[in-house]
Amino acid sequence: MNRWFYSLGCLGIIKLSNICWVLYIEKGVAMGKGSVIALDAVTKVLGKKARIENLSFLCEPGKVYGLLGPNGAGKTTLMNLITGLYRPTSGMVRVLGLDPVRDARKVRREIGLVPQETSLYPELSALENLRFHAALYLNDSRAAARRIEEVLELVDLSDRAKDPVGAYSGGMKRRLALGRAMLANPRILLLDEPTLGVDVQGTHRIWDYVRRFKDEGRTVLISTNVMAEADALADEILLLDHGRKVRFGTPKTLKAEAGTTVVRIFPAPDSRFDESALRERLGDFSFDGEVIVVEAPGGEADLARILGLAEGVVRLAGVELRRPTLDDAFLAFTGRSLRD
Ligand SMILES: Nc1ncnc2c1ncn2[C@@H]1O[C@H](COP(=O)(O)OP(=O)(O)OP(=O)(O)O)[C@@H](O)[C@H]1O
Repeated sequence: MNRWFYSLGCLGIIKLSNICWVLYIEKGVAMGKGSVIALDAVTKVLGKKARIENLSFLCEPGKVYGLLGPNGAGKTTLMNLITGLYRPTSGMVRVLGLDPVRDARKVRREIGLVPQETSLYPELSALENLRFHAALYLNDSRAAARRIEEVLELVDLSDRAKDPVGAYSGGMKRRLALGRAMLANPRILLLDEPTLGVDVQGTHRIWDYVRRFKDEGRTVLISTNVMAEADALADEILLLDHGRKVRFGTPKTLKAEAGTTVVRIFPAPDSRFDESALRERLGDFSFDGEVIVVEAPGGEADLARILGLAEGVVRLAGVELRRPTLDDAFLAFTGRSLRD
């Protein structure tokens, strides 16, 4: 009798573990479905600390995602989880429905990575750098030669292709690294601070490429601590701080959540004005002795009305329409500035 109960118990445990396994696999498949990158409750511990903590988010095709956070927020760690360089301590990562650690080869073929350190060979030319890289990834040498030409054109380096990379500017090196990432025509691009140390002109050039890649239906993840970059490029922004998701949303929503647009009125320095008369006209405003701040949710549309009402009561020295920025959003959500 005892044996009979024992067998039944074992069968029960086997059955239960099968059900759990099926559920686990189904969850994995469901997570990957329709999304290019999927993270579910991912934690990564490095040096005894969670550098990414309980992070979930999805990336769709044809969109740019900004990973925005201060130094040490966990942006590079997150990229390493996506490329399969790191195995999550817990949780699940899927790239095109695949596990980037188990299916590393397949996943890496679909990812073009531009790391913070461009790791180009300075004594080799752009052409040689690309040939070296192509030899590792592209089997057909004729197709590789054609692709190298296309890529050099894509990043506007055809005319400097034979110059040693050591003589390139920072912007040119970044463009070459971007071209190298594009060699295998990947569906996903991971750019780790792609404009760090690049001048304004070079930065705008790189932004143009990113927009083009997105229009081609690729998914682009850009890590940055430059809010203007995230604002200019990202469809969705993941605000990260201490490895945790602070917010995930469009730049517009994040800014709207952070506060409203205001008109800042600067009274002439030697002038005085009647605050209660102004309050009667404008309604609520704040004044710190230097600047009058009035909410203007309508933006420009409110500006003329507010100025019209203030005139006659205040002698104006200047006026400014100020919209909330991503920096304001970060400050509002974390209590500190991105630049701290
Ligand atoms: N291998 C490691 N062992 C221990 N700690 C690590 C390791 N790699 C990174 N860290 C720590 O994890 C945190 C997140 O680092 P990560 O490089 O992901 O940040 P980041 O947002 O990319 O910052 P940055 O912009 O400076 O590159 C940092 O505090 C870093 O010191």
